[in-house]
Amino acid sequence: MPNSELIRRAGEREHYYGERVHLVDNALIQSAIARLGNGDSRRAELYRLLELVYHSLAVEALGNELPRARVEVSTRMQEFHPAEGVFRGEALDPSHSVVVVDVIRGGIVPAQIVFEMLTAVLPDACTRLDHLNMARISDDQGRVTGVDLSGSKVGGTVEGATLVIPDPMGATGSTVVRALEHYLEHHGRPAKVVVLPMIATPEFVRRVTEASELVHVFAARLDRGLSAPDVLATTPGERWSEERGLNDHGYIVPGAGGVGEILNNAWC
Ligand SMILES: O=P(O)(O)OC[C@H]1O[C@H](OP(=O)(O)OP(=O)(O)O)[C@H](O)[C@@H]1O
Ligand SMILES: O=c1cc[nH]c(=O)[nH]1
Repeated sequence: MPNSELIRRAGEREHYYGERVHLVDNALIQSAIARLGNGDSRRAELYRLLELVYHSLAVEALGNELPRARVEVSTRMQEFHPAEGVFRGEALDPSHSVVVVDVIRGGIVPAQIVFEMLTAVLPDACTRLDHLNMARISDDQGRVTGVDLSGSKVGGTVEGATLVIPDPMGATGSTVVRALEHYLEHHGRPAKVVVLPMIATPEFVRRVTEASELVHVFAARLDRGLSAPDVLATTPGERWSEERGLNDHGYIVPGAGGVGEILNNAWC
């Protein structure tokens, strides 16, 4: 039996992973991720595809998860209609702080895209970009054993803010969980944490949602390609403990390969 209700939302895939998980269901985004993961694409094309994916994911996730406020903003028409030429409606709360986390290195491009989007619509004082110098540590067999964070640059507290983590590959979840622990231990308690993987495994979804009730996940694609055929045929999360998206080296299958390595052409 699934351990949660069936979650059904417009524009999202149905699943049993719980209320704080969103699986974006959009054919254009799926085409972009499929191209991005295909070995024939040139690197210049990958950047454009990543931009496309993260613009869409951020619009969906942040438009839903960031606090709203009633705003009144003058338009050019106010000159002719002093009372009516003003936009009055709901928009993002311009007083709420949002901190975007750049998880070096796979997360560099996604974080910059999301940060620029937020700075376009929110006051400068409310947005910040932190850089977490994170690298997974592997053992002699190439198995992931931990994450190193030395040399990170965090610009202050995240108390009461929304923390946004646009790391593209949600594999084991070690990176995001370690990032979250780092903030909670040293930089305050955010109001909410919005995690934006381009591709996430069921193992990742479990690890990050269990790490904290503050976490909300918006994944552009769910990969569980190493699951048995009868498990693959079920709705995501229905047989969660039997779903497999990770190989023995902590890589996502089908996945997209080592995205950090490919984007930087640095094989380390
Ligand atoms: O969910 P996890 O298992 O923690 O893994 C995913 C991490 O790997 C990728 O990064 P990148 O290739 O830049 O870094 P790496 O050297 O740590 O693999 C990705 O962007 C994540 O940060
Ligand atoms: O499959 C994976 C796992 C970690 N990092 C990646 O880029 N890909």
